[in-house]
Amino acid sequence: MALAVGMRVLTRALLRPWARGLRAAPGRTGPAAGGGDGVRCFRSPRVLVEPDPAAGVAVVKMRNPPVNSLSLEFLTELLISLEKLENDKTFHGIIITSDCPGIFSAGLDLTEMCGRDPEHYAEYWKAVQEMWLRFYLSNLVVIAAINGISPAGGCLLSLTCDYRVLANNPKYAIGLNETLLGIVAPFWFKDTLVNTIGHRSAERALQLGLLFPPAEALRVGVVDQVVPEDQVQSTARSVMAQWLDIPDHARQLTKILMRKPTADRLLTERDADIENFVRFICKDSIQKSLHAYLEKLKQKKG
Ligand SMILES: CCCCCC/C=C/CC(=O)SCCNC(=O)CCNC(=O)[C@H](O)C(C)(C)COP(=O)(O)OP(=O)(O)OC[C@H]1O[C@@H](n2cnc3c(N)ncnc32)[C@H](O)[C@@H]1OP(=O)(O)O
Repeated sequence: MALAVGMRVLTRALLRPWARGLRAAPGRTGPAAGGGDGVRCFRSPRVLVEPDPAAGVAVVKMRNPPVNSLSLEFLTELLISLEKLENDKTFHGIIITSDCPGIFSAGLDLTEMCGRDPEHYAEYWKAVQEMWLRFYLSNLVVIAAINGISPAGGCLLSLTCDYRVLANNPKYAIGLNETLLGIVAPFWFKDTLVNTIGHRSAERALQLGLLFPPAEALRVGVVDQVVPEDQVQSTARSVMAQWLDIPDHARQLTKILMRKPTADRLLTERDADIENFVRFICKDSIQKSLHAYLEKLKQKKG
């Protein structure tokens, strides 16, 4: 009993600075919308939350058609949903998945990084940082049920989770493929991948912009499990049950111990990282190649 109380005090003491750090951070998505019953059933235009209070789990479905690109509005809605669930004691875990057939997420929204002004780029990048920080450090168990292709920022979102289940479909692939677009994954993208698959595999994957099909993704460790498409959600559920069997305080503290050094680096270099992004994205050459890439995506149809 005394040990359990002691652990709770220690957990709170260790977790609080994190909460403070993030809450004080610029670009936060607004106040928590209260806890309790009111929060159990909610949706926003682009995020559908299906709560299972009895299991302590909520399924968060991304619904930003056609490709779940991570626009500023979509990121904001995702963050608000996460925060509501974190603030409701009913929930201990979330499963993040897609409501767009065949696509988990196409990654960062290219239209947010193309043809806008520097203030917009700074605001957008702050939201991307915030997404990474909040998901990477969430006190909830976060499992990705990856039911579609997941390049670049889509892969990053998956990598912030505690466990990844990928559908075994030859059309799907996952990876940080930024170099193929002529852009460079920032250090915190890189660190997240290194923490997941190790330095050598990450170096190769990042330099070559590799998008791994399911079997390869499993072999290299980008995902933890590959299962038939119709078993992705049920597998995520049963993995969640195993994770929720672990005492919450011990699991949360361990997560922070593992992830704190990586998150710390961005927290201390956040403004410089934004400046760096804005400088990079404003370059004529980068704008031209992003524009050309977007055009190519559009022409693919015609
Ligand atoms: C220090 C500087 C650091 C800079 C770091 C910047 C980091 C960036 C990370 C990123 O995430 S960049 C984005 C990377 N994403 C991609 O390369 C994916 C691009 N999309 C695709 O490959 C395909 O769309 C798809 C996901 C495989 C789906 O193919 P599908 O055939 O089903 O759909 P499309 O016809 O291609 O697309 C439909 C529609 O959606 C638009 N679109 C697709 N992806 C994006 C995107 N990431 N952002 C914005 N819009 C996107 C596409 O243009 C089509 O639009 P339309 O108007 O309907 O023609």
